[in-house]
Order: sequence, then structure tokens, then C-alpha cells
Amino acid sequence: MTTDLAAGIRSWLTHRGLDPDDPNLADTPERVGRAWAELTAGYDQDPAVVLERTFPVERSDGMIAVTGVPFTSCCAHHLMPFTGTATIAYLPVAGAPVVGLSKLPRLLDIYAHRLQVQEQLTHQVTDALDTYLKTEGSACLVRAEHGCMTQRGVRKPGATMLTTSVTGRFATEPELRAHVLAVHQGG
Ligand SMILES: Nc1nc2c(ncn2[C@@H]2O[C@H](COP(=O)(O)OP(=O)(O)OP(=O)(O)O)[C@@H](O)[C@H]2O)c(=O)[nH]1
Ligand SMILES: [Zn+2]
Repeated sequence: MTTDLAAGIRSWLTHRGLDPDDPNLADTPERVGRAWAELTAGYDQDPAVVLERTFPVERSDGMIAVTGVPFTSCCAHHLMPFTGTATIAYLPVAGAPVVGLSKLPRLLDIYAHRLQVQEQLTHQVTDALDTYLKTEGSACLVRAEHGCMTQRGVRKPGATMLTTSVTGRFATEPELRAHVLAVHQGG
């Protein structure tokens, strides 16, 4: 099936003076179409579904965090990849059910597989945690390297962007905020 995107890529190859029927380019438009369907699959996924199954626990009044979660996303400005790691944390309301640990990286991946701005990605994760779980606060910290800043433009390989979103007690209690930042940094 030829998608609009595949047709556009073929047109761009031609416009760039390349032969779209060259053996190495002939299947490229369809490949690019498939790749972008995968990279934007998060538009077809519902964060509520990922967070709907919860488990009762005897005590659930401390911070729950998953750290060093690798991800890849695509920047909305240049359609270039940005990759990095995230820490996702929340404070369940005392006695409230908790979500399975794997669901936190799954949540990140849903939003990462949309065209993104890193600040927005970071906030979307905490918004979803606060909306769909009973939390006293949530935190998301993301460090990533942007292809649009390393491979083109200002060309600064190794430079990373750090974004944080903290809500509830993470926002109002400085020691909790410091704690989750230290956890993100491996402390
Ligand atoms: N705040 C933020 N900026 C981003 C992100 N991804 C890319 N950018 C920036 O988006 C900006 C787009 O700026 P423009 O001036 O419109 O585009 P440009 O001419 O390609 O800019 P340069 O990248 O500086 O060459 C650039 O400064 C990028 O570094 C992101 O996730 N968050
Ligand atoms: Zn970019």
C-alpha cells in the first residue's frame, strides 16, 4: 500500500536529484512510511488502558520509582530522533492500589511515540499518573540528546536536555523533590 508519506518521500528523492528507482532507494518510500507508522504509534494508544490494572498492597505510602528507563522519541520541530533516559515516580495515596512496575515505562513509550517536545513529554507522564492513579504527587525527569542539536544546526554532540515535572508533594516538599532528583542522577 502506498501511503501519502511514501509518495511524498519518492517525490522528495526526485526533487533532490536522486533516482527513486535506484536499487537502494526503490523501497525506501514504503520503508519510511512503515518506520513513521511505528514511530508515531503512540497516537493510537490510550494511556488510561495501560494504567487501568492495579494491585492492592498492604502498605503503599512511600515513593515508587523506576529509574534509568531508556526511550527514543521524535522531535516535533525537525522530525529527528531524541533519545535518553527517564525517571518516573509517584506517591500513592496511603493504602491505594498500585500499578504494575512495567506500566510506567509503557506510559512513557506511548507519549514518546508521538511527535514531541521534551518538556511536553515530561508533563504528559505526570498528568497521566495524577489523572488515572490515586497519587499524592508524581515526578518525571528526562535527560535526552536531540538529533536536531547534535547532527545538524548547532551540532553539539553530547549536550543533553534535562526536563522535570513534579506535582503534589514532590512540588511542595523540597526534600522529596531533592530525593527524586538524586534518584534520577543515580544517588
Ligand atoms: N525547548 C525545546 N526545544 C527543542 C526541542 N527539540 C528541538 N528544540 C529546538 O527547537 C528549536 C527550533 O528553532 P527554529 O529556529 O524554529 O529552527 P532552526 O532554524 O532549525 O533552529 P536551529 O536548531 O537552531 O538550527 C531549536 O532551537 C531546537 O533546538 C525540545 O524538545 N524542547
Ligand atoms: Zn528538533
